[in-house]
Amino acid sequence: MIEVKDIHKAFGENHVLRGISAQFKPGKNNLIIGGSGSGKTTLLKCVVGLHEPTQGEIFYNGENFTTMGFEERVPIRKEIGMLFQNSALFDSMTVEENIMFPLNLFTDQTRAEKLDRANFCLERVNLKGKNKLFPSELSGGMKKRVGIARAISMQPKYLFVDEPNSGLDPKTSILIDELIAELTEEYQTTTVVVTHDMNSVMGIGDHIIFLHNGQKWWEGSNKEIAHTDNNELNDFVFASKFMQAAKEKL
Ligand SMILES: Nc1ncnc2c1ncn2[C@@H]1O[C@H](COP(=O)(O)OP(=O)(O)OP(=O)(O)O)[C@@H](O)[C@H]1O
Repeated sequence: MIEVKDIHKAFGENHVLRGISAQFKPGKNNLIIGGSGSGKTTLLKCVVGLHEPTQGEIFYNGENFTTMGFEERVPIRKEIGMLFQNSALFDSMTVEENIMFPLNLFTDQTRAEKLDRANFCLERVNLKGKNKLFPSELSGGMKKRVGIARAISMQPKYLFVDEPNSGLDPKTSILIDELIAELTEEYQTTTVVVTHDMNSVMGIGDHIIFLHNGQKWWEGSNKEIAHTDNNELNDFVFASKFMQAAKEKL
């Protein structure tokens, strides 16, 4: 489990996060939603250690990540898989080399063992046999799947995903969401997803936190979101006429 306690983050005068506390549990798809600029990515970056919070603490299974030095964090970093917004694949490496990258960095496995693991991960994301392709030869959805294969290569306990649906058509988006949800269930990862996508919210949102003005404005599940009387959340989720009409039928 990950617990964040009273997280603040300021960039100069810009106080982006203003005291956020939340728990992210294993086997759950934990979604962070909110308007543009509400601090979703900043919160995710604080949790994985890419930003240091100005105030507050982050615990991984009860261990205080915030007070750890670089070396102390390494065992936790090894348990983290991350899919970045643009997939962040290395363009000069093949699909297989991209997936083996964390294994090269963090393990002393033989090349054959790493290849075995890369093949397993590729098969898991339905890209069997695509080993030798370069990122430039892949569609956006395939890139995301390679990014997911790389993120799970180290059998992570914690899976962080920033905007998995950006740039994807609705059908591919849903396939990526389903893959994330399946992996979360199968490996009981603590999964944290930053998203704008309402299909994702409704489809896989086991636990959702809604950020507004740098604070946690609402928290609940996809089943509860439809019946919320929180005005800001309602305005955010049911912004379009289509979603308002859908809500009335729920
Ligand atoms: N490295 C940084 N330096 C200075 N300001 C930053 C930095 N990163 C983020 N910010 C500021 O923090 C605020 C929140 O940004 P953040 O990317 O967390 O929002 P978001 O909710 O993820 O937005 P979006 O949905 O548009 O991606 C913005 O005002 C942004 O300018």
